[in-house]
Amino acid sequence: MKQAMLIVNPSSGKEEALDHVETIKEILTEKGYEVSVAQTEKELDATKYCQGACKDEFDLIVSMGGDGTLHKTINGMVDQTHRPLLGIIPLGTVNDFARALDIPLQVEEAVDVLRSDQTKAVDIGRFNDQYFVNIVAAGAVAEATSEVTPEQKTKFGSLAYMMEGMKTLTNHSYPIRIEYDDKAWEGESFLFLAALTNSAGGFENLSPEAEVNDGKIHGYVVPKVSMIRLATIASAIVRGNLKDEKDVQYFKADRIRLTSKEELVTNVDGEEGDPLPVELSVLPSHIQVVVK
Ligand SMILES: Nc1ncnc2c1ncn2[C@@H]1O[C@H](COP(=O)(O)OP(=O)(O)OP(=O)(O)O)[C@@H](O)[C@H]1O
Repeated sequence: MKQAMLIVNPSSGKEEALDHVETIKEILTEKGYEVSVAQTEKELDATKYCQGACKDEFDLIVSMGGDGTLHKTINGMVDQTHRPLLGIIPLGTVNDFARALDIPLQVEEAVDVLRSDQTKAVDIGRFNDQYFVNIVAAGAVAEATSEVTPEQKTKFGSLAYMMEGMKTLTNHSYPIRIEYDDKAWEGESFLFLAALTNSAGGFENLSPEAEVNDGKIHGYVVPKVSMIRLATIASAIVRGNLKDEKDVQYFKADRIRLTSKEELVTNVDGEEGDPLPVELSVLPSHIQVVVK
């Protein structure tokens, strides 16, 4: 019999994950799965449960939570030899990865997707010795977005990231060296983003050129510019044409190395990551996700 594990974070978003467990069990039982349920209590539980399910050669893992739960689940799967199929029920406040994969944000509809036999291979990013699925940001804005509280997220959603990010952007630049494949950019920058998908912080147009399985990391450097230019660039982020702004440096790469003379933090899929220096690379089409 096929084996499925539901990794359930009861605290994500509006705290409704447990309400959907029975329906999902029924759907998967009909599809011939034996279903086990693993409820998370703390930060690394999702990683631990997922590692166990990979070692026991489960066929399907369903992440029921927000991007944090998904990020931790995927981190338990990426370096395993047996990687089960991944189902995603977006129950967080932002749910960037679900947005990027066109998985409905309406929970009942997302649950219904589990009936589908369609799957899509997606790229996974390596960030030093951990992994990411959406985006890495470097510099002061990364610090600011890590400081967005769960209360702000619940109240303002993606706007909370925008508000914190913009507050910081307007008065903070930093020296950075970005080596990508055999090229390099060096200078004062307001913001550096490395995207694997189109959506980050709930902005589905942030990096529209990034396809989930194009095997590339999409880099955007916003250099230090005047406040007026910065306002135009900020509106280009919302409109979805950041890469066309004349001061913005855009590139596609297999590998990126970031260094700085200053102490700089990073933000990885919405959570604080290692400070620079960091190395990024991509594992092309590494995980199969159930899609509609
Ligand atoms: N039972 C639990 N009670 C409280 N916190 C938990 C529990 N289980 C896991 N966590 C914490 O919840 C965090 C992940 O939350 P998650 O990102 O899924 O939801 P969210 O913050 O509401 O969503 P989003 O990231 O989309 O805004 C994990 O980092 C983990 O530390």
